[in-house]
Amino acid sequence: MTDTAAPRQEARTESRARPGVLHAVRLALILSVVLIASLGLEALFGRTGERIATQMCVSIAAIAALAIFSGNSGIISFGHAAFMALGAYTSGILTSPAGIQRSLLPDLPAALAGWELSIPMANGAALLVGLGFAALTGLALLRLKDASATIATLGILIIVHSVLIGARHITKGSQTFYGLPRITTFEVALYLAMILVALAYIFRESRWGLALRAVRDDETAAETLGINARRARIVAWMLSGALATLVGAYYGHMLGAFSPKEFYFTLTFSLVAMLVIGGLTTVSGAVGGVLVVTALQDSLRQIEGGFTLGGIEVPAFFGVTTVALGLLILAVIYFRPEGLFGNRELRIPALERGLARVFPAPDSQAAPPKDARAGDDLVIEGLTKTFVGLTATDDLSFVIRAGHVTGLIGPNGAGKSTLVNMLTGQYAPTSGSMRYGSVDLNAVAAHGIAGLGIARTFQNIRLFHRLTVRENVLVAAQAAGHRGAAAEAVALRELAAMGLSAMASAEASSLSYGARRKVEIARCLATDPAILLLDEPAAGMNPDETRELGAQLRRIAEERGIGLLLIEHDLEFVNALCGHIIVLNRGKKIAEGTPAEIGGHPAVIEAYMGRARAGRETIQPNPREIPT
Ligand SMILES: Nc1ncnc2c1ncn2[C@@H]1O[C@H](COP(=O)(O)OP(=O)(O)OP(=O)(O)O)[C@@H](O)[C@H]1O
Repeated sequence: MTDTAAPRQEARTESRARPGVLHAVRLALILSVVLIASLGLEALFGRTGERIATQMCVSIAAIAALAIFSGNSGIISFGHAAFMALGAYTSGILTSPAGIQRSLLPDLPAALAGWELSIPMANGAALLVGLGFAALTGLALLRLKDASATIATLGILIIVHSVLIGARHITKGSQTFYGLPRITTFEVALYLAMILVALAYIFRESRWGLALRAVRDDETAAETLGINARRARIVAWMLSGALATLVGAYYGHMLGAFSPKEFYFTLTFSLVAMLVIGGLTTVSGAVGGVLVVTALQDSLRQIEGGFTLGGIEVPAFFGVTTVALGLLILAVIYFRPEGLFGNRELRIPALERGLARVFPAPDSQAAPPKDARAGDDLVIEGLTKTFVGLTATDDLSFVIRAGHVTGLIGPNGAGKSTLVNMLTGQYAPTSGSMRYGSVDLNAVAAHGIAGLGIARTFQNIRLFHRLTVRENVLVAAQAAGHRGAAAEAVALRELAAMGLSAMASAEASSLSYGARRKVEIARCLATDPAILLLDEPAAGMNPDETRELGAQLRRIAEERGIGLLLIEHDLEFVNALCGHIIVLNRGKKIAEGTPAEIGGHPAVIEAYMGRARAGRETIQPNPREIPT
């Protein structure tokens, strides 16, 4: 293939509706499901149906709050029942009538007694309490990630439960707390569910949600785009915790009376079951999980106390609901790890095709061309990295020049990737300096490097595999400060630059190896880099793909003035693109110069071919033909 492939790809660019229109329609679909299920239950089963529907709507609201954190970060939280408890007790104390409060909590501290606030005021106060508690716990908790963060959320649940039992004069300990006005009717619960689902969806599709989903898929790659992973997690935790507290307040006003056990393992287990069964990663999955689990729980509760079928008495089997839920979770994890509703939001493809005709998204041609960017040289002096027992880079000094294509070659284990990992903050150098203009890179956090104009790809491709190709690039554009339609335009422009427009809606994990490498490059370009570090970009590509990549890289370097550092084992490819080549061997720089100088350099030949052939051979003297 030659560079004529790019226009062909353009011609096949898939038509999409404007993102705002698509999101509005998808959200409307999810809300319709909530509405139909709730109204249907209420209409079909009378008062029992109304009770179940109210409970279901509160569950949907709770799960939507939980999904804001767990769905986007991938960290399952066992702590959200604790937030709900906080909401129920706070609102309960602030709204309970003075008479009831005096007999229920005679020793209540004066500061908490006698408020008798209106429900909206009390629930608003609960929301603020939840926000404060989330901020407090988030700062400590979200240094952790994955399973350790999940365990820490379990700690929060246990601590809050113990405090609720211990603080008898405020909560009545393990005894029933009563007297809350039961204002959470079916209608109130339905509104609450709809609002929370909308918020969860809006957050998921916001730049915060997208950034957090990128962190979930690959934290290291996200940081190299300029995303502060910890901050993204804390924002989601605080919003999610505060909203769970609000839902807890309404839950309290649904129950009217409760004790700490209502907010402990049983509630936690059902919330997590709903999220895992429906699917952790989407709002549709969260809502679907509630519907499935509610249907299961309510059907099984009918038989839990025993029943008679055709004259045969079936004995009571207490706990059957929990056992069935446990089995369902195991089955889902085994057969469908992404949950019953998968990784995609609810959609109707035919409807979306129609919308694409009526509200077409601006195509990539409309995206503004990228101007050439003048960068600084990247100056490396005496850079050394030692691992125990091994010096990976040894006193390296050279300059990666702005606006030029520099090659970095060397046999396996020469220290090339280690160098890039130091430049982009993944490894701290043992000694030496790296300066970009006047900035000491050693003093910049990994997520701050991209903001300076330095981007990188990875030797082992690191895409956000559950995001679409478009989202992979969009998240980078947003991390670089572009917003809304401007970010979309940048993403489309970079997809077009790498010939990927036709694949914009595909999930990244479904692409071929070569296409994935190109998405990584497009993602880097969206951060508007001045220096781009490419770690074996052609590895795994066939000769046609390699030639096409070479043409694309040459065009990008020439048109945009980006300085490229090209690490490659394909020396023909390097010779064809690079005016200057640096050679490493066993962590040391052994040569640098033009391709012709490097090709005949004895130390280079020895490093590649062994001592015996040095002096008799040259390395790949003829540059590969790469179309311009
Ligand atoms: N995190 C690490 N811990 C320990 N050793 C490491 C680490 N990263 C790299 N090394 C070692 O440092 C040396 C240089 O590795 P590096 O990956 O930088 O080489 P490379 O030139 O990129 O090799 P290749 O071309 O095979 O990718 C190797 O011996 C490698 O095993």
